[in-house]
Amino acid sequence: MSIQAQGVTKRFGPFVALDDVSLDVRPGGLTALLGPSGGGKSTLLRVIGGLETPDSGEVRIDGRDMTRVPAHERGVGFVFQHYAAFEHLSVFRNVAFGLEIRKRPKDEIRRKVGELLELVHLEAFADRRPAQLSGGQRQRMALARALAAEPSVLLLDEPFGALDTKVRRELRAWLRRLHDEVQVTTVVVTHDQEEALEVADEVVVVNHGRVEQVGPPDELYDKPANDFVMEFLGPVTTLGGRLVRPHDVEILTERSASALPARVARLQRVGFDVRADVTTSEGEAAWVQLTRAHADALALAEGADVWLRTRG
Ligand SMILES: Nc1ncnc2c1ncn2[C@@H]1O[C@H](COP(=O)(O)OP(=O)(O)OP(=O)(O)O)[C@@H](O)[C@H]1O
Repeated sequence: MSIQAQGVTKRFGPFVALDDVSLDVRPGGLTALLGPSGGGKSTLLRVIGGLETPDSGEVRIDGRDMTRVPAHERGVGFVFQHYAAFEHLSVFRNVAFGLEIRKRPKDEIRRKVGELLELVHLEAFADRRPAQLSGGQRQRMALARALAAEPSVLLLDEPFGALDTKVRRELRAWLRRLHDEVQVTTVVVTHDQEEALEVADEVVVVNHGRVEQVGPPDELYDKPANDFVMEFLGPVTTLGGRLVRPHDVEILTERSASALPARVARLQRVGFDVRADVTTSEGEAAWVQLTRAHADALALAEGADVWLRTRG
């Protein structure tokens, strides 16, 4: 289902958390709200879900005005960073909970919870208590529980925020596959640009209560609307006074009229990449990212004279 926010403003006392925000989320997509801490991502998600009421503006889900509709009547499923599970109930009963209170037939509940546990790869853990799950497994259980109610929209607020990097990576790939399978319109809040670029079809950059840019990951990365988006989405350096991506700077070992003269100040290997800190003849410090093979081919060394130009 589509989601639209139109002219949404939300204040907490004198503080403007959302400032006239408009947003159009396509049905069936996976959209990331990305931005720095305190920028308003969670508030926007909570306004969409009905956990906060905007001071002005409208929220529509599937074309229907939901602005004053309570959260539990919006058909949304939530997953938060810290999932409040029923610790005394099994994983199965946690997932079944929403169906049980709606008094669905036992057979149907058994079948449906079984399917959901399979979907989130927890079928072998049905009888465990939440405390016996890892952090990543708990979040998968939370997703299954949210999906049990067959929401028209899934809202995830830093769902993997409390997990370590490796588990986050795995869950991110898993969420992408899960979404491809169930295709519920999903909005996920994250402050992690890599997570947003990897998982989402569309990224909404939120900062200071405003939307800075909306677009597919590649478009945002390659054509950022402003310096903030450019810096937030990936590595940057300045060259000739302009912000550029360090991997878009070409190092030449021969003089070229179109390139800036510089000297290699420091070479540092970072895994597969080499980071070259350079100082231009104008005294500007910049850095360039290149592959190890490329650095070897150029026989780069600290103190060498080089020439720099941006690609593309
Ligand atoms: N209930 C509240 N009362 C007062 N201020 C609030 C409330 N909720 C949020 N804020 C403020 O609104 C601003 C936006 O918060 P929000 O949680 O939406 O940001 P965020 O982008 O999600 O950041 P984070 O990633 O840190 O959660 C913050 O400055 C926050 O302190």
